[in-house]
Amino acid sequence: MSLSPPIYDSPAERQLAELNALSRSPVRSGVMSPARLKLQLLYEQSNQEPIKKGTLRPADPAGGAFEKGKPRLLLMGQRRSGKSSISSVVFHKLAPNETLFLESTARIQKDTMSSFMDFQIWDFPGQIDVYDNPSFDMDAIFGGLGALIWVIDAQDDYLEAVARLNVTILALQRSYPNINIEVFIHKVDGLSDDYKLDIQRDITIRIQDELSDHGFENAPVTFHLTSIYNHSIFEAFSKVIQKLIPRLGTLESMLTNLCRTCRFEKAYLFDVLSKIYIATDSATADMASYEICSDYIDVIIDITEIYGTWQRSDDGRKRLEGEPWNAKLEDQVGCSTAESCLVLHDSHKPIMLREVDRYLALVAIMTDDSYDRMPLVNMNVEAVVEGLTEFFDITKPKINVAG
Ligand SMILES: Nc1nc2c(ncn2[C@@H]2O[C@H](COP(=O)(O)OP(=O)(O)OP(=O)(O)O)[C@@H](O)[C@H]2O)c(=O)[nH]1
Repeated sequence: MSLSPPIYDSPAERQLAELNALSRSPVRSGVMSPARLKLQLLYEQSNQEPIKKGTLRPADPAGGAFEKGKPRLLLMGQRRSGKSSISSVVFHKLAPNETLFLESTARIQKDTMSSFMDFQIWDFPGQIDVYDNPSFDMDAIFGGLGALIWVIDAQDDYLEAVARLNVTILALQRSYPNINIEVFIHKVDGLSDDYKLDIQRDITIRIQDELSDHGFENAPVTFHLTSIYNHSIFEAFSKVIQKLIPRLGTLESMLTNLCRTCRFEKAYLFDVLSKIYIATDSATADMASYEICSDYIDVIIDITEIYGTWQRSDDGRKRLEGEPWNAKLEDQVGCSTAESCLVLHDSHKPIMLREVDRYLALVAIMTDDSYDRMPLVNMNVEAVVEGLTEFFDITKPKINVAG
């Protein structure tokens, strides 16, 4: 009897099937599954394409962010616009109101973040204008840059900030056209929704008009409304970081597939330390679901800090492994490092958290009948976690090669 090849209705379905194969097939010494091999080959190809000076690889969604090792993010903008506050709140867990006491940055601050991917954040003092100062080595600053984050204080007069940003964007378009420019219209807390949108519209028009006057259409400029006093800054950073992840579509397909099979409402893959989500499923993301999942991570971290080192007594372990379960404890829990489930009583939506590795956690909002299908849910989550682990096994060494 001969086996006919599987027929897929669409390329997306084929990709999902390959992903499932990727997450199911264990890698034996030197033997790779076809899906894993394909992912590996895609990487080899995109890493071998010749790179012209000043241009970035088109096939790489992160541009040339990985050429020199750790992807780099640059924070620029006027003085007191909030750059150091953003980096302290997102990456150093500083309480937002403590940023009131931050001193003005005098020199370029370089921070390295070790996480699911190692990246650097450079905080530029507001008074430095790189295009005013010929002594700056532009290639050292912008060559291989992941993203330029330009912070504009929405509570201040922003015309000068926009003028400086325009000069920078035009210069970058000429020399480094693929650098993502992320404009954070910042400090929008306390502004009415209408006013926020008015400001965003005004700034967008001013920048786009300037760009089209100089013949640049479709420049990679994105706008975000942010504040350190709510989740918007994490949401914006999530979007920035996602653009740096090679093959993000693969991660999104895995999560979309998981949501479909387990009937989850939403699934996020979080970087636990920063609470940035690095991928989510294809359903529309809303701030409320992100907030609740991100707060849940805080709860788990706090509980782990209190009870994390707790060891079970031999007696307790025997009781849990005996009747009626008759199985070793390790086989009963989905993950030896962390697993948890919380039910929100008002909306009857359980939230599930599953650690992927020491940096990443999968957090999903389930539906209220999910408890009836927990074994199936656990099995699917396990398969996706294996797939994610393999994904990062392949991509991480490529990202950090030159470190
Ligand atoms: N209301 C509000 N204030 C903010 C926000 N982010 C930062 N700030 C305040 O803005 C002030 C300046 O913040 P910094 O982070 O020092 O600004 P900076 O851009 O690093 O300034 P330089 O180092 O001089 O370039 C501080 O008092 C912060 O508390 C925000 O989202 N909302």
